[in-house]
Amino acid sequence: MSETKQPVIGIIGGSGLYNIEGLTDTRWEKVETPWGAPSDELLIGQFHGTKVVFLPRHGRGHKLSPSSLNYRANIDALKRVGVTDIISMSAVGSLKEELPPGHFVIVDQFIDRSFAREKSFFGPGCVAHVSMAHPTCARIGDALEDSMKALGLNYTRGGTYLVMEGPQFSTLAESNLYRSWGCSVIGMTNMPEAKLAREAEMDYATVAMVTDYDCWHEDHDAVTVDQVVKVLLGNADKARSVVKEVLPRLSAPRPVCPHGCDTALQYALITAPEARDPAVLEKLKAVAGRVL
Ligand SMILES: CSC[C@H]1O[C@H](OP(=O)(O)O)[C@H](O)[C@@H]1O
Ligand SMILES: Nc1ncnc2[nH]cnc12
Repeated sequence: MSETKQPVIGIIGGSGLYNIEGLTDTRWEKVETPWGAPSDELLIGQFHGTKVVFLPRHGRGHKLSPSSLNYRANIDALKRVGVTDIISMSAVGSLKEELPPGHFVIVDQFIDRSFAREKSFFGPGCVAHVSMAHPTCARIGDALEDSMKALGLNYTRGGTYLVMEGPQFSTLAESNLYRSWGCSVIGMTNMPEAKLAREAEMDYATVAMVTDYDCWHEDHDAVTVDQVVKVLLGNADKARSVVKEVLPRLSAPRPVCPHGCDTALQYALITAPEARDPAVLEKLKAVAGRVL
């Protein structure tokens, strides 16, 4: 019989989503990591017998900017409390006419243009290279798609999320460049989050919630926070509905990911065992303990 895994679902809430509803036995728990402090305490609860963990990406009250997030601490903390599957909920700008504000995109690819962030758990003392060819999990994507269909939401399955450093929004030339690359949406946070989730052998999927047309659309003003927040309020309600719909669809024991999300480190470590730095290995225990 093939091996199965009891999922623990992690939800990373982006701008406008600082809490979720519908969980029982909830508590906010402070989790310490060797990488520093995560964005906030984790909200840990149950959904009909399945453990669910919520982390507000920017902290409650939105205190942290995309460049000052401790992405490694966030992913390590989720792994530490047992999370196997991550749903990232993110506000984004649209780079395509057919993706208007209010539309949801189940992202399947990323282009990472961020540059001022720690992007790996590995480095001097223990080097690893994981595959990022397929950065998102199709199984979670299927569950998200079924949920959005059931709710009658306007959504698109598949699309490329361009990750910019920010915190300023794009120039018109940048926005047009990303459009010429065929990107669907733009945001500031999903990298290195998705890379780190892969290194920590967690399945990752993104719901990108469109709030604006960035600055390229001739019939729309260039994006402002004010405008983003207005659309966000409606998106956040829909996001909570998606969460309620998707949890039962992801709760049953599931097979180990056939595409390798759960085993990304199997052949990724290149530093010879005798050359690995014990202090580095100690830090890697939670995220990479399976292969160390
Ligand atoms: C408030 S607009 C810009 C902000 O919103 C997005 O964050 P998140 O992905 O956490 O929803 C975007 O990436 C920026 O960080
Ligand atoms: N236009 C935009 N650019 C970057 N991040 C965003 N988040 C929401 N809208 C955005």
